[in-house]
Amino acid sequence: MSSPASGTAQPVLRLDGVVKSFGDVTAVDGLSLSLDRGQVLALLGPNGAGKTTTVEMCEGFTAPDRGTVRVFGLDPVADSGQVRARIGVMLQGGGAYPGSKAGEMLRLVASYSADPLDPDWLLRTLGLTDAARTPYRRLSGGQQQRLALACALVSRPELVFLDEPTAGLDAQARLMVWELIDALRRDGVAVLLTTHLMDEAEALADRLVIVDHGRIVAEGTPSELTRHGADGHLRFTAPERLDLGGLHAALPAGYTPREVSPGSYVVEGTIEPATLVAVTTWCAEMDVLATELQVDQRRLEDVFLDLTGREVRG
Ligand SMILES: Nc1ncnc2c1ncn2[C@@H]1O[C@H](COP(=O)(O)OP(=O)(O)OP(=O)(O)O)[C@@H](O)[C@H]1O
Repeated sequence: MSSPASGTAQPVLRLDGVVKSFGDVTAVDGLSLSLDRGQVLALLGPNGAGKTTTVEMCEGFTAPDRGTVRVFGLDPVADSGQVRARIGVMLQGGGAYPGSKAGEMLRLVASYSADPLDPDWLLRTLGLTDAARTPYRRLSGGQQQRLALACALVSRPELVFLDEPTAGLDAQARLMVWELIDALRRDGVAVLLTTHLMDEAEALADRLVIVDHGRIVAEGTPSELTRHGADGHLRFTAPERLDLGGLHAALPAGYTPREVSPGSYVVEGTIEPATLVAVTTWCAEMDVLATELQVDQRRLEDVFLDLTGREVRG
């Protein structure tokens, strides 16, 4: 794939104070974000958080009530023709003629583009070569999903919207899609990804935006989000009833070592390499062999659930 040139340093996508309501429901409530070339941004949020509404405004399917949406500096509703020629949209099962064959469908979509990718290459890359002659309705769910991705990418878009791109895929197909998204990033394509899979967001995204009730509740790189304000745990096993006073003194302020059950110790706080050194140095000084030393890091899933609650949404 060749690098599409945006020609300017302006963000590929920019939302400023965007509000969208449906009757009494405020689906998007003052959302601002931007996305640059070669960046993958994951939009995360519980059901009903406003992700789809946000993406639909970016794609120009619906206009915001307030605020602005700009794609390549253009209004995606007023300038929809120009915007749509440069974006790729992955539709969930939509837009397909059930009787047409996978390869034909992809070639048809490619024919709308002045400089499409080679459809056969794309079918091969997504493991669909054997399915090229299969009618759409006979494709498996995972094959339909990969074909939707191929259709979104065949016109060499500069900005791609991927809605749960690996939902329902097996492990091999998922990896294939992840590799393709990584290749898009390297080619300078901007990707807005919505997903409910935290490991996918962590693996693929340069930046994460967590939305809830139409508002951003957290944003940053995966490591910023999992580190920020996160209390980690360093656990180890050692002889019972050690006097922890010396360890407490050796650790920076704010770290409290505790014996949580006989012989089972935990140090709470942000666990850094220096924390490990302090613990193992103290153990050496005490002539104590710490075993089963383990650092628990906060996972993105924990951060997400802490921010958006654990109750199931309608
Ligand atoms: N066309 C519509 N008419 C009425 N209400 C709508 C419409 N579209 C969305 N909503 C409401 O707006 C809110 C946000 O919905 P949206 O589909 O954007 O959430 P989401 O984060 O994409 O959810 P999910 O993860 O379930 O796809 C929800 O309360 C939803 O019911």
